Amino acid sequence: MTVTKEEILRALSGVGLPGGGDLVSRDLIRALTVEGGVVRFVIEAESPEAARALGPVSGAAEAAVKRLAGVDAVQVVMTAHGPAAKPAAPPSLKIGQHPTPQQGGPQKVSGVDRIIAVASGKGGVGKSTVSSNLAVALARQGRRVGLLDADIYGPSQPRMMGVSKRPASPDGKIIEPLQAHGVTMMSIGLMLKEDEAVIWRGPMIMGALQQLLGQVAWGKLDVLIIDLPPGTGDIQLSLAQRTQLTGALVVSTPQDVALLDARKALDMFSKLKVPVLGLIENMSTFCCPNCGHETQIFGHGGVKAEAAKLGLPFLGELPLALSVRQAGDAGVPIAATDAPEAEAYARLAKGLIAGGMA
Ligand SMILES: Nc1ncnc2c1ncn2[C@@H]1O[C@H](COP(=O)(O)OP(=O)(O)OP(=O)(O)O)[C@@H](O)[C@H]1O
Repeated sequence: MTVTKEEILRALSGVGLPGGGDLVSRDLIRALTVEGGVVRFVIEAESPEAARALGPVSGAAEAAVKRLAGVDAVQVVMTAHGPAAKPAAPPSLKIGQHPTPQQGGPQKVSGVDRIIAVASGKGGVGKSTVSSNLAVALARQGRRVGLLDADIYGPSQPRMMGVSKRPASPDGKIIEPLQAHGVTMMSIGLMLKEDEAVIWRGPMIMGALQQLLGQVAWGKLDVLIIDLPPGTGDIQLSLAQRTQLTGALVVSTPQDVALLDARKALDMFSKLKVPVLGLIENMSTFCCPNCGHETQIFGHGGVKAEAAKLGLPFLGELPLALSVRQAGDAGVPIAATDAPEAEAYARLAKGLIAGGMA
């Protein structure tokens, strides 16, 4: 049996790095070759100092690959200078086109068992933070997870998941997704020049979404999480009409104004006949990193009460924590770490798996 490059990369993505991330999510593997049972690759550090700091990682990488069936020998070279990163072939595929007509009602995405849309009535309530952390938490619990950043006007998943590489499309038809923290991911932000989408009109946006669902090689997934733009616009409408969704998660802060907006999102899903899997309260309680004192900055419990009123499941409270914001900005979602704040996301993931939703 010959080992595949995908199996090797999967094993290498389990090798953590000092400072967070892993060999694959931080894009350090170069020149990976397999000849019979012999695997060779280069770990390319950013500088000679970084290469020294990665010394123990080289041994761990070798051991991780050696454990794979079909591997007889592993040769790892650590370099700080090269070979230079081969830029991914720029996709000749043009993203953003008029959607093609579709026969019948909402359709499945090939190979994907469930699709969960993460929505919010207004911006800034933490929808992207919840999407990335939930995706990583589900992957840590053994699910095959995809994350599609469909927030066309403010794609934040590349930053939150720590990826910046432009995905390749060698044949101009299929887009190869990226891997980060055990999650297969794709963001509209990785395919566009800055500000390109801002001028798009409805049909272009719908075409782009259709391409991201249908032309990305998602592979076999237990669940695909879609990070939607805030509000109730073209993307939400197009997604619900064209794609079979398992359901939507609606994120809100406990504040009245956010809840009012959340109600608009809930109304929209009800009209579109998309089941709402539940409501999530983000920025629920602030825990001071210095003294541990808990403060309810935006109030507390409002989303749970609203869910009860509407007869919808309440899926949990996520704390407002400096570490959550810092982790998101650093490209290593808090759910990928062993910090106490990861717990709430692990619980959310566990609940969705137990309910057959992920
Ligand atoms: N629980 C939290 N604790 C601390 N900071 C948070 C939390 N949730 C979100 N944030 C921070 O708040 C900001 C907005 O979050 P995020 O981008 O996830 O919101 P959004 O609803 O997706 O916004 P957008 O309208 O841009 O789509 C980010 O800087 C994020 O790091």
